[in-house]
Amino acid sequence: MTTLLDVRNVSKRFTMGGLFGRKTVDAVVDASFSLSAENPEIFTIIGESGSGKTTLARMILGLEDPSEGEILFRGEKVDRHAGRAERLKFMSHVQPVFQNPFEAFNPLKQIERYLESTARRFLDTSDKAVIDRAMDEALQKVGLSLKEVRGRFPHEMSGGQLQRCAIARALIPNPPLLIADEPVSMVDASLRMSIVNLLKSLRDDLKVSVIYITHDLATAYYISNRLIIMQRGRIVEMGDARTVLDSPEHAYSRLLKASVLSTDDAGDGKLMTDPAMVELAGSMVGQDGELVQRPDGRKVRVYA
Ligand SMILES: Nc1ncnc2c1ncn2[C@@H]1O[C@H](COP(=O)(O)OP(=O)(O)OP(=O)(O)O)[C@@H](O)[C@H]1O
Repeated sequence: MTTLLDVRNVSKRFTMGGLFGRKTVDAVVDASFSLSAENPEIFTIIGESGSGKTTLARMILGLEDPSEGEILFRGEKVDRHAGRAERLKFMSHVQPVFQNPFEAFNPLKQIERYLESTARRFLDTSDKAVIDRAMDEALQKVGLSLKEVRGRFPHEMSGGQLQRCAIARALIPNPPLLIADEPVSMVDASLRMSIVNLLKSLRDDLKVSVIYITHDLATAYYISNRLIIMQRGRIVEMGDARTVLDSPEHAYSRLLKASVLSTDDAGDGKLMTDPAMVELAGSMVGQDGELVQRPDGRKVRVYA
């Protein structure tokens, strides 16, 4: 197997405050996983708010240095301090898609200006015909066209369409890997599935791997090949998405699943979870334990 991305024992500790009252947060603790270059997949990172998903993504994108461990992309260390040319080359391979498409675009700028500057930068050309072709090709990949987008401002599009434009922008350099951080959470519920299906078709038709970050178990179940579940910085379970979500083993994974299911029953919209389950999952926070491989290939964190 040729490895596309190799995350090796990566941790991130943030230190805040001055000399007195110094506080540290272990945002990510000893995370390891790898993606194959030959088998594009949707690899999902699931966890509640503050579990370390975005920090892990930012380290993969080279926007944040790990405190420990290293991240290799096609065998080369991801380095935030690399020179401009090297950084540009890396970014042409690994592209982000952010949560809020309305924040990603300046409301006063036509959408095509963004696509244009990305094309100019990555294709290293100012030939208008080449740039137009690259923009149109990328837009076609997300079900739009340059003709539809030309001259339009962000507010003239729906959140779903704008997120498509953001994905098109990310596709301009033909990256083998997209990092999509909660790409549907700000999109209207009725349009969410079309974006989720788009990610699926990028994998199946264009062979793009996607790291999909979410706290939504339903879409994770629907599109992921593999997933990791994170609790306060630690991976507590990792494996085939359906195996893990059909029968989660770690107490926290079970709690996540129960929380989702119980919203259907609760009627008043409150999460109804077993207090004993909440206590058990909570008691594991901050404990190291060990990720142990099970016969079915999944890894589950166990505690002494
Ligand atoms: N720059 C920073 N400085 C200090 N602490 C940080 C910083 N970035 C993240 N953290 C802390 O690290 C922990 C993990 O945050 P992170 O944003 O990675 O979680 P998340 O799972 O992505 O959450 P969300 O779903 O809310 O985006 C949190 O406790 C957060 O407060």
